[in-house]
Amino acid sequence: PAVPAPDLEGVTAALNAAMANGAPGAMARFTGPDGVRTRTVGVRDRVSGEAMDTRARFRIGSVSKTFSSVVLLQLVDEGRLELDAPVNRYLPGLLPDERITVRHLLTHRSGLADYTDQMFARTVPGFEAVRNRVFSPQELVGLSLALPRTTEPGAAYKYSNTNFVVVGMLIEKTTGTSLARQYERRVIKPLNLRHTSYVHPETRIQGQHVRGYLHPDEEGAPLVDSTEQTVSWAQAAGAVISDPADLNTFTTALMRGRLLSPRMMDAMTTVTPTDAAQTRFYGLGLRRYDLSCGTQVYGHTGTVQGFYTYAFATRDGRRALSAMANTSNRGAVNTVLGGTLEAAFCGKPAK
Ligand SMILES: C[C@@H](NC(=O)[C@@H](C)NC(=O)CCCC[C@H](NC(=O)C[NH3+])C(=O)[O-])C(=O)O
Repeated sequence: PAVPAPDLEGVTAALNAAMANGAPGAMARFTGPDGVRTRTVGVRDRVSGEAMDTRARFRIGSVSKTFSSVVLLQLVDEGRLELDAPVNRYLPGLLPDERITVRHLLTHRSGLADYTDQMFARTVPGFEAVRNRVFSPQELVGLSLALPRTTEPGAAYKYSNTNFVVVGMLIEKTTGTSLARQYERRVIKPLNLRHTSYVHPETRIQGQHVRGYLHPDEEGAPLVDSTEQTVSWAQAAGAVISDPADLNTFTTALMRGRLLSPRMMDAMTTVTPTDAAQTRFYGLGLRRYDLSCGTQVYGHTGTVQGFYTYAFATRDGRRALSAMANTSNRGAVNTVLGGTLEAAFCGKPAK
């Protein structure tokens, strides 16, 4: 069936709105039946003035969660661990509640508190305190377990980075190798994602990249260049680096069934609502957005100091959009950047 052409003026308007709300720059890449369309606004580097460039890499934040979920679900497909088994069967003694299962982690229904709420309660001091730190995943889980659980296991959706730190531990324990190696072997190499990497705890972004700028909490305070950091506070929950082309390759390949069995794709895309309006949903390490034109898109959003990211595709994998603005701690920027989804997937609003 014919699909609406992307509204590229609408995409550009959303990117300009991101700048108007405080992003030094923004960009989007749409892949569809009529080929690739890219749009860029502003700068990727405020000092050099170099223009935003869709060939530049950046930190994708929680879009990493979908990479981690794919790796874990491949291990489930291979029978090496079970979705409804207790996490403690594979990581004995890690969690204080045997009822928390692998599936609870992937659906944010474990009840494990998110340590980043406290870690980044004060945005810049919190960031400066950890930007060069290297944490073990056990340390991060320890930070979470020092806080009260947020729900009984399975009872409710409550987003928490802790869940995917544990997913990373499950991947390393089950395979006996590093997370980086598993991303490489199971996703990056097979899809030839040449600008995607997991280099934790290296702080630099290799190759041509976007510099990210963090808004302090104090109105009017100067932006903080947050480009170099270990992202050790996030690891499997947020430390992957990629670029717009690789993200579209990843989401379309995922939706076309190139990474997981049909059975596992069904499990991954079985969602529950996360908002009252019931337009936002979460499956297994995967978000679903139901757009105004009825199109449902699957993928993930990302927020890491200096970078907001959206990476989504249609269920048939025929259309994909990735968008990024190089700032953070500015909710309005994140919201308007999300406007690229409606423009790209729903096209020009009917006259
Ligand atoms: C929400 C998003 N989650 C992620 O991408 C994960 C990796 N990021 C976070 O949990 C945000 C950490 C604080 C960011 C900081 N905020 C503060 O410091 C607030 N005081 C910032 O905005 O840079 C997602 O799933 O879409």
